[in-house]
Amino acid sequence: AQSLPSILITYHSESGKTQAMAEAVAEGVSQVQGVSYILKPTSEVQQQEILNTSAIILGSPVYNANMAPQIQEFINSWPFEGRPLKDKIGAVFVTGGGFSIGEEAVMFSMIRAMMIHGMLIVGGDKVEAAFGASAITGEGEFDGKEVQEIFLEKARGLGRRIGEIVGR
Ligand SMILES: Cc1cc2nc3c(=O)[nH]c(=O)nc-3n(C[C@H](O)[C@H](O)[C@H](O)COP(=O)(O)O)c2cc1C
Repeated sequence: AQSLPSILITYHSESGKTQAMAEAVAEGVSQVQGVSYILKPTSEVQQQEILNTSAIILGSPVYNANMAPQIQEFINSWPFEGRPLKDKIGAVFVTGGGFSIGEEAVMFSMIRAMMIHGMLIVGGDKVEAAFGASAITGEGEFDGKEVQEIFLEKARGLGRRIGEIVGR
């Protein structure tokens, strides 16, 4: 419904891993009563959706220890004049191929950019998702598989927490 506070869950994904995390974030939000969400890739987001939302939960794959260029471009497109995003909630999720080869760096680069816009940053519900939700998708036992439940649960927890905060 239009009148409910809304959360924008948006992401870039080439091979579906970051999208799977985004869907789990949405599942978490949907566990909370009285909030709505929009789930879509950054390429489909309208400026009005950015202005109307109470929170942005932004997801990127790790590319050479940086966010995907599509995510950087998306952030660069946010309205800045008058700082209309100030005091909106910001949260992040990432997927990376391997352990400790860029995930946290990418989380913090997205968080830094959100802070330029004056957003209030919120992490996940467990210490294992302190900076947001992340998934390893290409190393060791995680290689060649769907995004594993341990990571999807971090994403659900992030969505649930943002939902609860926005609902207050
Ligand atoms: C060009 C490129 C660079 C990448 N660089 C890294 C990297 O530096 N560190 C890392 O952990 N994973 C890296 N990866 C792996 C992706 O982050 C990983 O496969 C991710 O889950 C893909 O997400 P997607 O399925 O949503 O596209 C890279 C992948 C590509 C295509």
